Amino acid sequence: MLQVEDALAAVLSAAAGRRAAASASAAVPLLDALGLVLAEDVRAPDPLPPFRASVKDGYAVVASDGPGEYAVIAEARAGDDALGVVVTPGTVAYVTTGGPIPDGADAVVQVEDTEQVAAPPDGTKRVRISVRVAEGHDIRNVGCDIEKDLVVLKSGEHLGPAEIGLLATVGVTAVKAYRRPTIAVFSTGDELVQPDTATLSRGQIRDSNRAMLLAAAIQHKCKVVDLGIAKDTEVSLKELMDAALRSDADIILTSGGVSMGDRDLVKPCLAKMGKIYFDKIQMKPGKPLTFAEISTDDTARSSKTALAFGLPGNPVSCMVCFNLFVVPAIRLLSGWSNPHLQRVHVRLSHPLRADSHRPEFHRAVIRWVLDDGSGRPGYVAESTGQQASSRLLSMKSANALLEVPASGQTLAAGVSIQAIVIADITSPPLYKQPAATTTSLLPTHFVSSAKSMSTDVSQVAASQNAEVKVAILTVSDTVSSGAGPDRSGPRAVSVVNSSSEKLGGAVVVATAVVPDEVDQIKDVLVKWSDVDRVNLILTLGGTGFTPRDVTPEATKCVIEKEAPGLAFVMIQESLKVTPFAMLSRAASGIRGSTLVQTATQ
Ligand SMILES: Nc1nc2c(c(=O)[nH]1)N[C@H]1C(S)=C(S)[C@@H](COP(=O)(O)OP(=O)(O)OC[C@H]3O[C@@H](n4cnc5c(N)ncnc54)[C@H](O)[C@@H]3O)O[C@H]1N2
Ligand code: MOO
Repeated sequence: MLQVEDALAAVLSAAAGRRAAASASAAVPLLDALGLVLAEDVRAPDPLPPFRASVKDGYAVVASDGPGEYAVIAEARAGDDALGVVVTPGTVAYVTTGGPIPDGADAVVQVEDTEQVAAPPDGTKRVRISVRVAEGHDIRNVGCDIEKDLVVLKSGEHLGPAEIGLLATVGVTAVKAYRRPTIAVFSTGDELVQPDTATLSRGQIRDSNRAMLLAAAIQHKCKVVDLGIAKDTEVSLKELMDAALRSDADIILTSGGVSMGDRDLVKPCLAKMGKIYFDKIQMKPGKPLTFAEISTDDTARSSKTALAFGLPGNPVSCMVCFNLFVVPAIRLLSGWSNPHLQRVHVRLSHPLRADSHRPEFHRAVIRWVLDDGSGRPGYVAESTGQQASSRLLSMKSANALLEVPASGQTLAAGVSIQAIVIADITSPPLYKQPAATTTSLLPTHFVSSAKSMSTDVSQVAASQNAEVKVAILTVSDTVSSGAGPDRSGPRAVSVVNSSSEKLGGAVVVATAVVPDEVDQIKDVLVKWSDVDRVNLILTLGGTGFTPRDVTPEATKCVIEKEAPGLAFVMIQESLKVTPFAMLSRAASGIRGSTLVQTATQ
């Protein structure tokens, strides 16, 4: 009997041979390309920005002029080319964010650093510039975001929303992309009746596999063709196989009729129509999976071939085989360079008995926890219960197949094994709500002076059950000296609170304020990480470019040397960057590996 890896290799090699046929010759309209894989390189025909553009709303100046009062000679707004305007020493031009910098100007001073001057009787506008800026300040030079002729997307890249945005940026409204395969599905079996059959006669069961396989194919964004139910006769099977080939399907899925019964006629049918690569695999469930490549014998039609999977009739075996063999084939035909399913290490939350003969793909729900039993964060797996291959309930909610080698032994709880991911594990169904409500934590946590800089460990302890422990550090000389209020910290807390559920039950367990000093920042970060076992720290402030902006240096040092398991996100003081997006990314980083995120405005 074939091993699973060898069977998968045979499927992938047959699929690779048919891949060229799946790459589209016609270009796909921009939005239809979402989720597809690009089949060509895409270059930028022009630079971005195409002109020198302002980073801020402010005044285009001659940097060497410095502070003083100046005549405003023009207004260059985004979308306005400011053609013909020349800023000479002693004059300035009003500019808006993204607007073109007039000739002659070599820097921008933001409006916050200026003051309107009362208009003189002649009606000319004047402004007082209060700071000196360096040449090039707040100007995006031509091509600084995208150089002309840069390959912005390579053939083989997956097209998500950002990639679609890039295509639009470079003026591409139709792209060559791999098309998704078409999948024809039919069930086989004299015992099968339509799902809408209200009363079952003796020996009848409702056809579940066809609806399940069609749904699975649709979930993988394939076009589907529903061919109904074939009787257990050679004629009926051949008729539907032909119909599948006529439908131009790339993949044909049948279920049932591949085992040892005298009416199991799918294999002989496939053998007559093409080449069978394998018809038995050393695995549980799914042993009788049959895989072939078949062609039409209709001489009136140009030769049409398809990959054919004779999936086992038992619903669980059918679905497990779909995941393990059909999904990688779909991916390969869709242009993916790595079609394999993702694997993660999980710890068993209870003992599990391994089969003596066949490696088993045990259905389970896996979820990320802060302590997987080893004292460290990781995935834990919980079986979906009785694993009979007829019991579709064992597939319900399963997001992973545990790879249990054949040993006949019982694996103890806590043992680490591999799990194949078959559904979304970023928001698994077993997430608990945070144990403590964060609002009650806030007043005692907020401190506004360096002297009282502290974290409230008792509150941390009270929140031990929270899924994601968040701590928020405001880095600011002003706030820590008491010279100004902390506006960012409370905002960050409310963002975490309001997004808690989406962030997997995030709870703010500590806050602190420190001055812009490397050692003080490090001390808090190390304590939060090592003593309080916080998962995510948001640092607010100190990420600019002055010598006092030391937050990146301090956090980098801590992550690399002192708390390598910690996930960080740094957000600038005003929190203007979309804080929720940043938090979600950080939170997903917690569930995977260390994540270092910095954000600039
Ligand atoms: N003598 C042997 N018998 C069996 C062997 C074997 O090695 N020797 N293998 C067993 C294994 S393992 C499996 S898996 C099944 C697979 O059998 P088939 O693929 O031939 O499927 P059927 O016999 O047609 O049906 C099996 C089971 O599943 C039900 N079924 C079938 N189609 C559907 C459908 N569309 N919706 C819902 N349920 C369906 C069917 O009624 C049967 O109960 O063979 C073992 N036997
Ligand atoms: O291999 Mo079967 O698929 O045990 O049910």
